[in-house]
Amino acid sequence: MLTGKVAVITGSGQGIGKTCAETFLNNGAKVCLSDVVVDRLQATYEEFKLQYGAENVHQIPCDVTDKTQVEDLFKGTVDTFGAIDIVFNNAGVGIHEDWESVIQINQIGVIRCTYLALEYMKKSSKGPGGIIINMASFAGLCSSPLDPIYASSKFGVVGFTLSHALHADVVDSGVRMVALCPTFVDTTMIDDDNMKYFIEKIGVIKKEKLAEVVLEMVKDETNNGKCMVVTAQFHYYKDDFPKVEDVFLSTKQS
Ligand SMILES: NC(=O)C1=CN([C@@H]2O[C@H](COP(=O)(O)OP(=O)(O)OC[C@H]3O[C@@H](n4cnc5c(N)ncnc54)[C@H](O)[C@@H]3O)[C@@H](O)[C@H]2O)C=CC1
Ligand SMILES: CCCCCC(=O)CC\C=C/C=C/C=C/[C@@H](O)[C@@H](O)CCCC(=O)O
Repeated sequence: MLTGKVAVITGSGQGIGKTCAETFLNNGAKVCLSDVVVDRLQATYEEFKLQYGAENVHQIPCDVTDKTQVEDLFKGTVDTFGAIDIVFNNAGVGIHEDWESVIQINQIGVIRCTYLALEYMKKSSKGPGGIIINMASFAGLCSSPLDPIYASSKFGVVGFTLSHALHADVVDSGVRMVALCPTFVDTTMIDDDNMKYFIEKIGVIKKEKLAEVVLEMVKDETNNGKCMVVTAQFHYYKDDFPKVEDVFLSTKQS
């Protein structure tokens, strides 16, 4: 159970973010919903307020590319619920004609939200500690012909999260940093003819199943710096990334 915990989820007006919000609420957390599309956010807020009670759900519109709005999101959540224990940096876009905005939203947005959330969560600032989950994708781990900019933004999220987890600002902060890399999930993001070939080969993850994995990540207190891969059949922490120690210079001659 997540009783007493407070979660913020970016891009939670629909899709994976909305389903994860519902799973957190079902497990006793209080949730601050957030999205750049205000009417979508409002509709989800009204739905959850009826179901879970106004004392458990809050909404703050936020475009993750706007520093002031992100600051207002985290400050507003603390003002409402008293603290932040869980941040799911989920907001993102798929294939998009404006490639620079894909990097701005998917990669820079995640970095910005992580830095600002940490200020409210780290124990040295009297925060409770907790977990920041950064949404990447399986397309952030493999070479994929789907869309090089999308893939690049997601590789960036994996690299940032796994590296930041080891940074001095994080290791003693009480906050875990974890990356999430699902294959295709049943949202409107995958309504694209170019993806059909891959979807037939790889399958599709149900949002509810992915949300259960996210819940498992929140409950695991030993996962700082890990990268969760989720497929239609299984999920696991990927542990075969090269480590810097692998290339430490040895005194032995080869
Ligand atoms: N659906 C899939 O197959 C997969 C999705 N992902 C990632 O999961 C995340 C969620 O995607 P879905 O739920 O599938 O898509 P979705 O399109 O249903 O939901 C994304 C949400 O993010 C919001 N958003 C977009 N730009 C934003 C911004 N600048 N600021 C705040 N919110 C913004 C949208 O309004 C939307 O409500 C994305 O980061 C996506 O890249 C990762 C792997 C697979
Ligand atoms: C571009 C927008 C995509 C949005 C949704 C995702 O993030 C889903 C990405 C998931 C998986 C991508 C996998 C790509 C794999 C291919 O490069 C290839 O490795 C698969 C080969 C399959 C085969 O031929 O057997």
